[in-house]
Amino acid sequence: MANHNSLPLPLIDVSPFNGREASSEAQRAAVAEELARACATHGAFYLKSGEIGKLTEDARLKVFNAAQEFFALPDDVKNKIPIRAGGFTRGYIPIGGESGSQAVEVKEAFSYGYPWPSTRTPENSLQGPNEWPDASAVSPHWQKTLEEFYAGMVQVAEAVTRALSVALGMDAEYFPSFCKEGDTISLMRLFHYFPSEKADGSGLAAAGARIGSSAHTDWGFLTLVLQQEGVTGLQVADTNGEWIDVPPVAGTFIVNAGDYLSLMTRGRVKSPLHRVVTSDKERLSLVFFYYPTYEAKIPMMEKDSETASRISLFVDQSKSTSSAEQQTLSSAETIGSFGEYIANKWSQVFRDPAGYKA
Ligand SMILES: O=C(O)CCC(=O)C(=O)O
Ligand SMILES: [Fe+2]
Repeated sequence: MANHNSLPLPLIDVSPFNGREASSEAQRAAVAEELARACATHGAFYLKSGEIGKLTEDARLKVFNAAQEFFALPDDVKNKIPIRAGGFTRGYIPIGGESGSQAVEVKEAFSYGYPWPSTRTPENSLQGPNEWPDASAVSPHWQKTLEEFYAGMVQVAEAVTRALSVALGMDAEYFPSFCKEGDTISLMRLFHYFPSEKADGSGLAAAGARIGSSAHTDWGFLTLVLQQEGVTGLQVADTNGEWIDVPPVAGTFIVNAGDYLSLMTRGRVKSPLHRVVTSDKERLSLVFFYYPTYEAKIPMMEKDSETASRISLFVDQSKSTSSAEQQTLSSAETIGSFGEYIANKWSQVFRDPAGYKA
């Protein structure tokens, strides 16, 4: 077995929580214990998911190729499907089109989600049809590859929510019961970070103000990141506030918790501060934001004096620092449904119309 002692984050295999696999109580309990520790310390971990969602190495490679194919399309094809302002984010985001801060993030992205039929009326502001590029511009199975990837990632995320429920002392179906229709509002985002060299020529920002993704915490529930092999860029703030590289490891995802999960668990799960730095290599990443059902109101967990002090959400996203600011729990008590909370967050994203060439 490979020695993973040198990994910056723990490696957790959630396959015992795949509904179809026979696994013992003892196996599940051991996984839950590791997960509870990872949630409390880093709020992030490497995830091994085995056969869940049929996300084999071959399937992953196909998705990276599909992402590469999309980003290589001419600008006019990509700019035909610009992401719209507001909470519903589907389509293309050019360089400078979106930022978590005033810094220019040297990346482009494509965002899609659940295959919502155009004939069905959305039930909330986060549901609706995807915006795909012209079918004639991409290879025949391009869209299907991405749709299968989405469905597979939903299954992996479901296994994580089962494991997480047990890790927090609940029944395995506790979190899944709040996530039944979460797949209809979850988001997949394909990112293409430009190498520093290209960024230098962009004239978009001074060198010091450029970053792949500004320091931030994710707002939602669970984020699963698949990084392109051989390219490091993602960094997580360690418990002492130092940035640590989280390099890609074959056959794994990075999972990090979001603010909502941290709030609802009163900090038993940490929402880690992270960022993406650019290098001389270009980088692709596939980032899945898994959300609970729009209407879900997950009750806040009981107070636990030991863990309550650990809550640390990064409030001011415009400061590129690794020190998190405290968010008071009283603000969390007023959170309505998950959907209202997250739609409000998305609607505040800084979108620079000048980033759009269309
Ligand atoms: O590209 C990555 O590795 C992570 C991006 C990220 O943190 C985000 O989009 O929230
Ligand atoms: Fe993030």
